Amino acid sequence: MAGGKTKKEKARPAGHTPYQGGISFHKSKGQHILKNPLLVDSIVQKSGIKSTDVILEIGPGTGNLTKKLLEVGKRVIAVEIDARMVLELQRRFQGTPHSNRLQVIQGDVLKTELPYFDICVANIPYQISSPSHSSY
Ligand SMILES: C[S@@+](CC[C@H](N)C(=O)[O-])C[C@H]1O[C@@H](n2cnc3c(N)ncnc32)[C@H](O)[C@@H]1O
Repeated sequence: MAGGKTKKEKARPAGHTPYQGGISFHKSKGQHILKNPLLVDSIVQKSGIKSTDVILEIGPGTGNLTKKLLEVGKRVIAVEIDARMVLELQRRFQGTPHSNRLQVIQGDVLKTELPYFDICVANIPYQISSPSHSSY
């Protein structure tokens, strides 16, 4: 079935392939990436971010929301606990026009000294509690 969609594939606007970076996600640890670009747009729109805002993003994952935040805000500080995601984020944005406005911090947001920010955005269903017992 050349070029056809399988039953499991969902329709997506052209040019909007979610970035997964070949990483396997620990769903038991709340790692679900935003795949729907309309949902990403809606979150960003409802958050009321201004072009002058420094944004703190908690748990950027592979950066699907980060990309949009960089488009609308002044700077993004992304705090991510999983080293694999941090590496993927750095790979993804390195050499892009956004790279000098993105600061990636690896660590547990609850234990990290945070720089100044204007607004905080997070897509973390339940894993925000300090996962000292987990294998991050
Ligand atoms: C639901 S995923 C969201 C990924 C991305 N924001 C998106 O919407 O596609 C949650 C992310 O938060 C990270 N995370 C979980 N607990 C955290 C913590 N305490 N501090 C920082 N990051 C955390 C996970 O590793 C994961 O990448």
